[in-house]
Amino acid sequence: MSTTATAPNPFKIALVQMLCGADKQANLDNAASHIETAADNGAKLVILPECFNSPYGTKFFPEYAEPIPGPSTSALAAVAKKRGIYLIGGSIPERDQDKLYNTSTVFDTRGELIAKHRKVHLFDIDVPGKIRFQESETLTAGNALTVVETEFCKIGLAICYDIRFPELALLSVKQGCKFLVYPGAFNMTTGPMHWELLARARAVDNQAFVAVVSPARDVDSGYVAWGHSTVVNPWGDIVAKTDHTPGIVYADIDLSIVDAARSAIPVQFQKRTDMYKVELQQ
Ligand SMILES: NC(=O)CCC(=O)C(=O)O
Repeated sequence: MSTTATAPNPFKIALVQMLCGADKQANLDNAASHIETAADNGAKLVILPECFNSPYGTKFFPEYAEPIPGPSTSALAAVAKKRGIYLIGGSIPERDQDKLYNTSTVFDTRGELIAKHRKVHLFDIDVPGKIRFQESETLTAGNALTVVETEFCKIGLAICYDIRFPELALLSVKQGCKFLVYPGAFNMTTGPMHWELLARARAVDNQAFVAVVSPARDVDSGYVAWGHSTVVNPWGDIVAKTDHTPGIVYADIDLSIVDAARSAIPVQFQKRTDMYKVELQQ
């Protein structure tokens, strides 16, 4: 569906910060119930966190992985259709032949799958004495930029660690995105340092709305998520935010703010492309 001049603006979004535990069916039921609540409260676009149907950990990915379409994404399609909303299904471990990916799916108001993003930058880090995590132990990286056409605007979709790569966001914005969405699961080391900083940085350097959506914190799990799901406007202001507990964060996305920021500080048109360039190699 292409963006039209009569698209509803502003539109309400909901970030579902839910607990993502070991019981896959309980995760699916919990997600559906939060999505229903968000729709009851007027959300037109609902976003789930990274790895919403499984614990986040490389040893869990092979066990929880599913093909797409599969049981988890069918459940998402059904609730999107039932409530007539757009749904960004956080991410799930996806199985495609002999490979596993960290994959986000997007459904439109009819429950049709309209986009799929496979995490492009795998979360491989080692902060001595704090956290070592190597997604590449079990996952394969995706190779595509994901721009989602909705009736509201184009949305640039990426997953968690992808937010650290400004080039990816820049390329989405070059393709017309006004809103950048990152289902993510930062941790207790990098979360306090960089979660909000990166969300605000991507918002300011692209003059776009940014939403970062985390699982709720479970201190008994092997990977403790930071939480703090947040929405930032194109000026870099935080317009909605929560703490680490389960809940839903709502925000109104007013696209005229994107246009105002871009017109007031026109960096998009002031790039020195004679000196430097960021280009998609596909
Ligand atoms: N799930 C992730 O990609 C985590 C990314 C993260 O914590 C970071 O610091 O980056």
